[in-house]
Amino acid sequence: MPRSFGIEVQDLCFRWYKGETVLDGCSLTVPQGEFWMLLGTNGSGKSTLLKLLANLLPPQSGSIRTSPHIGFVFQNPDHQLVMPTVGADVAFGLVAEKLTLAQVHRRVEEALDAVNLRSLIRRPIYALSGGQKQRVAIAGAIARHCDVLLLDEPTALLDPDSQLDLVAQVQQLVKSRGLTALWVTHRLDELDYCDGAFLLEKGKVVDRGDPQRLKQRLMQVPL
Ligand SMILES: Nc1ncnc2c1ncn2[C@@H]1O[C@H](COP(=O)(O)OP(=O)(O)OP(=O)(O)O)[C@@H](O)[C@H]1O
Repeated sequence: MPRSFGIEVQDLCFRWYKGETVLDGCSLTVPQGEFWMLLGTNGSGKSTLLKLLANLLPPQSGSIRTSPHIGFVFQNPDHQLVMPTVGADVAFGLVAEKLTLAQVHRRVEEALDAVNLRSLIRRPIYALSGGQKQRVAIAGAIARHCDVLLLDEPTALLDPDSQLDLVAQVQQLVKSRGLTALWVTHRLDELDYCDGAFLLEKGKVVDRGDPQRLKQRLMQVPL
């Protein structure tokens, strides 16, 4: 399957109906096959930008060029896992594709292999850890053959060990499967795993590039 999409955003503007301007000429590019992070103060527009990228909100102006096959991972996995077991949840995302049962099984097993959860295929969702739930959400996107992953503070509810396991796993998936990923975070140690980072302030990208340089900048002047 061709994987030719990164993320290109040009001069994006968005404001809530009768509300404040959230994105104000926001531009950024995530090259195809790379893992970038998005940082910024509370309310700077990070989640809103992800929702625009996922086509969940329409911009007032500006342009977005990315894959139509986007996987979205929320901060709280309990807001997106809807079926009783791991396998059923990953399969649920394939309903619209009208696949045969055998094709669904293959896709689910392959996606769970990718996140090292195949052995838990029959496990009830309630019996998973927070990090395992996030990996089920990512497996859902892999099963649907998404080529772009948007992750909105996916480690916010995880303990430090699971946090670093998850970010390392996404880094490995991006590289091994040629995915493109944009990950929102407030945690500077996660910057060790990405190819590049953006800093958003008042709806504009005010810095971008080398994650270690941004890490140093933000250690001196925390968000
Ligand atoms: N549904 C909504 N209706 C109106 N305003 C909203 C809505 N959702 C968010 N906002 C406002 O849009 C602005 C940007 O919010 P957004 O959630 O994108 O920020 P953020 O950078 O992701 O913040 P955080 O780091 O706290 O998650 C905030 O002022 C917020 O109050």
